[in-house]
Amino acid sequence: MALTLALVAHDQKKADMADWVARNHQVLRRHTIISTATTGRIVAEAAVDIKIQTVKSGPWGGDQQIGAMIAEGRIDALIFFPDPLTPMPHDVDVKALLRLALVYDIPCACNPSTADLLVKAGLLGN
Ligand SMILES: O=C(CO)COP(=O)(O)O
Repeated sequence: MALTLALVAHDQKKADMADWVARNHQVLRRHTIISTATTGRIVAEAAVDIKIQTVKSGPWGGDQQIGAMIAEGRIDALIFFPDPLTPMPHDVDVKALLRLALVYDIPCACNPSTADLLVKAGLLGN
C-alpha cells in the first residue's frame, strides 16, 4: 500500500538523511514523500526515483505545514532527524511537529537507527 511519509532533517543531520534515503530508496520510491524545502532538495539528490512534494523550509513554516497535515490524517509516518546540539530559532515549531506526531500516534523515527527499524519491521512495505 502506498503511504505518505514526511521526511525532515535539520542542517547538521541532512547528511544522515541523505544516507538513509539512499540506503532505502527501493522502499521509499513506492510512497509519496513530503519534505520541508531544503530537506526535499537533499532527498531528491539522494534518490532521483522518489516522488517528492515539498512545503516551506522549517523555519519559514514548513514544520507547521507538516504538523497540520498530520492533524488532517494525511501523513502515515514521520521521519524527522532533529539536531539536538544546536539552538533553533523555530524550536517551538519543532516541538509542535513532534507533539502532533505523538497526539495522532503516527510512527515517528527521530534518528537513523529507529528509521531503520521501521523499514526492517516492514512498516514501510517490504
Ligand atoms: O528546519 C527544519 C525542521 O525543523 C527543516 O527545514 P529544511 O528542510 O528547509 O532545512
